[in-house]
Amino acid sequence: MTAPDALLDAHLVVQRGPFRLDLALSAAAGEVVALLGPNGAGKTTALRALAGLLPLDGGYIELAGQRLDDPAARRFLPAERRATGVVFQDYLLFPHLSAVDNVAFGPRCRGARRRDARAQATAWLHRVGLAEHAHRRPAQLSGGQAQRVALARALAVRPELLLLDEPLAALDARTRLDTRAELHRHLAAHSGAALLVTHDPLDAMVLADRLVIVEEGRIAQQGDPAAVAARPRTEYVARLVGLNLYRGRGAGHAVVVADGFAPTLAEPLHGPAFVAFPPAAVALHPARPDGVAGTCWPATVDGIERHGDNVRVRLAGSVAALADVAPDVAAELRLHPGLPLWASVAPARVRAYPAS
Ligand SMILES: Nc1ncnc2c1ncn2[C@@H]1O[C@H](COP(=O)(O)OP(=O)(O)OP(=O)(O)O)[C@@H](O)[C@H]1O
Repeated sequence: MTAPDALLDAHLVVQRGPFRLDLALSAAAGEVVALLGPNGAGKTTALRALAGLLPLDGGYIELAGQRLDDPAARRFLPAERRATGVVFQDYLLFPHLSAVDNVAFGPRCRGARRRDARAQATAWLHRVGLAEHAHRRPAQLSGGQAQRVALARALAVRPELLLLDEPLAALDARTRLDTRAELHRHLAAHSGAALLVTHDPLDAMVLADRLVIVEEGRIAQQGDPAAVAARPRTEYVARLVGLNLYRGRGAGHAVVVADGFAPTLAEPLHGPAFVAFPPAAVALHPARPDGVAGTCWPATVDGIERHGDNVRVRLAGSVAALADVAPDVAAELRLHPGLPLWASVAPARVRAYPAS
């Protein structure tokens, strides 16, 4: 569905061997949309199609009222004629050019005179806090600085659509933290739309107004970060936001997930439903506990690892789950792979919502 005020309105259809991307995407002016998905989901393919580096096989791309790609109408505008700016994962700066010449490249390509292009580039470098490094070449810049040059280069063409491909992936943890905060500031100041491709849920949650989760070339789920985190609809999203997720069937005031596991609900629910709860809501017991009918199930320990101050236990069985328990509880239960035990979940921590 396209919002009436969409700056970007696209339906991307790209066939790459057996892989097919089929994605309807829109973005409003000032909106930051994150494309999030597992390896091979089609995120980079989507970004390359929008940038004009890969022609569509079907569908269309319209940006600010201009058709950029429309195979049915035999229309394809090449990358340099699109109002898009791209920050690539490894920045792709020209190694033989200084930072200022890298940034001036875009305006130059779009017809600006040399002096004007340099003046614009200098202003952009100033905005990203790199004025004093304007004459350095990429090899003389740190990762974080190179990232800022790449961002300045993308913004210098005043794009209607800013495309960012894993813009923080190449940075170490500390630089990433600072650069994320800075990127957030620049995205907020950007008047056009922005599309961010990322694997990292934190980058997506912090930087984006809306998440579009792509799996196997299609949209699996979308919404604002809080809504997606609260109600995951796929296994991938559930793992991303750290929840156990199951499909069940609402039967009034209970949702049946598996034989014997049917948490009760305050609000009635009917038909296909999702059930989600955090690993910290799961308790482990050496024997079947009393008084937890419907919210306990037999399981086998499948794996154990440290998780912050707790121990994360992977449980196999009819209700596969992750459980986080305190180290003293783990020791008391003598947890080890293969150990049979019982798991239960606190009913108040269970969320259930319609699956259709
Ligand atoms: N040049 C190519 N030729 C044929 N198929 C390709 C090509 N590049 C990518 N693919 C296929 O297209 C699909 C989507 O790849 P894409 O790189 O868009 O995924 P992605 O979501 O960006 O993954 P990642 O997170 O690993 O970068 C994959 O199945 C991939 O094998």
